[in-house]
Amino acid sequence: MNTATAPQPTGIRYAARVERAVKVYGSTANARTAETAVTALDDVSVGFPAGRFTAIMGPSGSGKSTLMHCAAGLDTLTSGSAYIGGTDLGSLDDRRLTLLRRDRIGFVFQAFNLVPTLTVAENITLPMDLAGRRRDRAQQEWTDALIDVVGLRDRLHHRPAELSGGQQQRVAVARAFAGRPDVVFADEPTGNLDSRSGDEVLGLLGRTVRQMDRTVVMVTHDPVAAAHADEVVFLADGRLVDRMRAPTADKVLDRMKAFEATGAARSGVASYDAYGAETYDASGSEASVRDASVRDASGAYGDTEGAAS
Ligand SMILES: Nc1ncnc2c1ncn2[C@@H]1O[C@H](COP(=O)(O)OP(=O)(O)OP(=O)(O)O)[C@@H](O)[C@H]1O
Repeated sequence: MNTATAPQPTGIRYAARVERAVKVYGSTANARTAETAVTALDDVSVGFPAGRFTAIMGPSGSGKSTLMHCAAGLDTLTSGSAYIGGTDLGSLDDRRLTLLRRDRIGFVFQAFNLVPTLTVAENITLPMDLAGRRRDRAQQEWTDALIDVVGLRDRLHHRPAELSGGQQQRVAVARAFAGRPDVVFADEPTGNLDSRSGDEVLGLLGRTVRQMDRTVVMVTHDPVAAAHADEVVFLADGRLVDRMRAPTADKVLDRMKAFEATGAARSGVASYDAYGAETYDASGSEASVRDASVRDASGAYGDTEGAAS
């Protein structure tokens, strides 16, 4: 397969990353259309480390969904590059991109998107069945372990309509992880759930990352949801403006309020190297100083590795 690959930029292994990503909706080709063109991503470089749970946060319209869609190959960048592992998505034709999404990426959306006529077990294995993937012993053991992690063992023969919303989303989570993808992208996965069910699903995403060594990238506008992640990256006005390790809901909320109060793009909150791996904080804010202090020169995470889990 003739696909461009790129070396990973630092000591960190990234499951997904974008480099100098620009996304403009509408055309800037002439003055009339340029007036309505929207720059949704404005030179964003960010990596999502393998084996971690990263949340993307930011005010409404800040570019969260656009970033996720471009990083996951659901949409294309106007300029810049998006990688899954070492594969440059821009080098793939439509067919290869479809195969990559099928084989290496899992998705969880706000709507559960389960097939109502299939059982829980059939819904979980549906993508692999459609792909004609062989169910060898390793695959069966994986699916089996996954069913226990998501707590659906006693519901395997039920149909979606017989499950609560939270249980249905747990099926969707299991389905997303079933093919052992490089990365699972989740877009507001708790948007349709009450807070208790939402909490369960978020706990489950975190457990799957930590117990099964998976990678999750989640878009959310909810600080409580973001607090389940190992790290939060913040967007404002289409730019990466901050990142926070070991987040708590209060700290995330404070950061969001600070953006709203000052206008993140004008605040000089942070500047980044190509992947946001090193942060410099002109205001000396706690999280960024901490972030900088826990990375060595290569950008690898230092001694707070365990603190995030
Ligand atoms: N298909 C589109 N055509 C034109 N503009 C778009 C399109 N999709 C998004 N936008 C614009 O791009 C910007 C970023 O949108 P995006 O949906 O990525 O933000 P978001 O942070 O996910 O917002 P929200 O939290 O409200 O879902 C917004 O100004 C939005 O209006």
